[in-house]
Amino acid sequence: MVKVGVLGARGRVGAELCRAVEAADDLELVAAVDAGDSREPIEAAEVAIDFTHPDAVMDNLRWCVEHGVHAVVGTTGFDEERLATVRGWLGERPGTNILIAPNFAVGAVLMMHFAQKAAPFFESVEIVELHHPNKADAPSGTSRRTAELVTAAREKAGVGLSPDATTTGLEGARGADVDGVRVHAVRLAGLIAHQEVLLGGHGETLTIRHDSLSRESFSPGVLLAVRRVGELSGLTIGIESLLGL
Ligand SMILES: NC(=O)C1=CN([C@@H]2O[C@H](COP(=O)(O)OP(=O)(O)OC[C@H]3O[C@@H](n4cnc5c(N)ncnc54)[C@H](OP(=O)(O)O)[C@@H]3O)[C@@H](O)[C@H]2O)C=CC1
Ligand SMILES: O=C(O)C1=N[C@H](C(=O)O)C[C@H](O)C1
Repeated sequence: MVKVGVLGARGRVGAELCRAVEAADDLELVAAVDAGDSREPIEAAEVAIDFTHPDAVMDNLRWCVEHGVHAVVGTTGFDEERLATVRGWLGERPGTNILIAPNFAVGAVLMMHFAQKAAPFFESVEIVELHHPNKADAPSGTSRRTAELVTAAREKAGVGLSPDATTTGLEGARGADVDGVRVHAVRLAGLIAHQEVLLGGHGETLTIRHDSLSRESFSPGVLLAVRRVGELSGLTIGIESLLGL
């Protein structure tokens, strides 16, 4: 049995993950902690899951590393500077591992993978991400990661930026520039988490779309990471390697 603690346990995703851990035969939920609670119960865990808030996650991770607890992290808000800080902490504590993934839904991971593969074959690429209106960050972590992957694949293949003749327009009309890719964020009641990668070429378009229709979609990827994080080394980004991608 792997002993698991959840940080953000009363949140939308955290509550779902507590149910998933409790339902798994090989996992034991030993701590369920939310804002304002002591982190002490997490000391009993081998692996902590963090689905909290971009403002809270770094403090939680430093605490996990100090206490030798592996962490599986879905919380967004990681840039290169934050990742370097986490690597630094882990370097001082060999044997403790952290896996951070912008999206744990298997379909979303495949969407990013397919977008990366397709991106060099098309002149234009833009991303539309659509989420519930209670989301704190925009654009989403998934869209930022997708833009990074798409740009890296296009640069490697020698493909330039998407054409765009816009010279006048309202601020925001063309979305955010993430690594040279335009990302448009929709916030709409009724939605959960959705993304379209739009690719355009000569007389054709390709749309790669993923929909999380329920927060259950994140559980299999998170549980896979919980089971495997102990055998990884230091910081791992994404679950692609665990899925054999
Ligand atoms: N990687 C992935 O696959 C996914 C990532 N996410 C990301 O996960 C994060 C959480 O999403 P979601 O569940 O919708 O958000 P919620 O706001 O519903 O849940 C977050 C919970 O964490 C609590 N919290 C805040 N600070 C702390 C802290 N220091 N310690 C413990 N708990 C704390 C919040 O309490 P309070 O409300 O009182 O502040 C809240 O209950 C977001 O960054 C989101 O983008 C979401 C879905 C999938
Ligand atoms: O806040 C959410 O809900 C989600 N956050 C992650 C992100 O920002 O990409 C993952 C998923 O899109 C759901």
